[in-house]
Amino acid sequence: MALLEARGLSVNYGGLYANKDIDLDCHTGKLVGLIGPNGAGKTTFIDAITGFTPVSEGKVTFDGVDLAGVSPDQRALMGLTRTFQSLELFEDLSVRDNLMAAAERPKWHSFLTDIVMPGRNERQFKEQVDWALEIMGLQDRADTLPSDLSHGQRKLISVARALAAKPKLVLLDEPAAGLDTSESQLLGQHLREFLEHDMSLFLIDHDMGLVLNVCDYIYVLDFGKIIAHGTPAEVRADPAVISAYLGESAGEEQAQRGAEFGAATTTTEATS
Ligand SMILES: Nc1ncnc2c1ncn2[C@@H]1O[C@H](COP(=O)(O)OP(=O)(O)OP(=O)(O)O)[C@@H](O)[C@H]1O
Repeated sequence: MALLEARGLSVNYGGLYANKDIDLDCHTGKLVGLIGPNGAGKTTFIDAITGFTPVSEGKVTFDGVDLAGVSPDQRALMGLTRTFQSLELFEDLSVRDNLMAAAERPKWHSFLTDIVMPGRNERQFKEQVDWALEIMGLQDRADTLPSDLSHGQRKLISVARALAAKPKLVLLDEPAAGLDTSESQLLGQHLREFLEHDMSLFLIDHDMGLVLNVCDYIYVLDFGKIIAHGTPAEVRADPAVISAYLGESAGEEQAQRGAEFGAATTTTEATS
């Protein structure tokens, strides 16, 4: 059984199906991508999976649990979290404190451990935060204010903030928006490092060089429906994808960019 399973998932906004009959799996330790043109329904899918918008039809299970009626914060406690397109960093908090705020995952027994082991949580969170910053290569910026960082570094911090709590699955909504090619490549490398720590990632992004090269498995969405899925090589060669999304010339251009991006393609033969 996959960690996340969507079966026949539909989201209807006043008669418009933003998602229609979607079947999608995310397996533990894999990076799964979802691509599609503007308005295809990618963010709606993340909203539906994380409980930010109601599912009209279909079923979603996470770690074997049916998510019907489960609130977004309960899903986060189960280890299912997301990022948002906007950065939403706390500008008056240091980088470390931005991550500390997110790393705190309250548990029912935390009041007990706080009594018998005061400060335990803070130590634990600080370790997690330092771990996430180290993977992102930003440990030397821990005491910096977000306003003193470059746009690329701010994006890395916002992703690190979602990953610091070590959730089981993080859904990333366009983490590479506004990054240049080298920053995007760096982000991709860092994302794959997180997979080595019992985490799973789901990525939507318009940067095809990133998605085609770092994902193990990709789904393609068009007008709310999945029109193709497979390994990056399969998706890149799919005629329906080329005509609906990439376009003949874009396919060649992105494939070229993917080839330049290099080594990560060796990971792409695994299925999701
Ligand atoms: N809350 C909402 N109420 C009504 N319609 C919505 C809502 N959210 C999204 N939509 C519509 O659903 C469709 C899918 O939008 P969505 O934002 O999911 O697409 P997307 O693939 O993420 O687009 P982009 O790549 O531009 O971010 C669009 O037609 C959008 O206008």
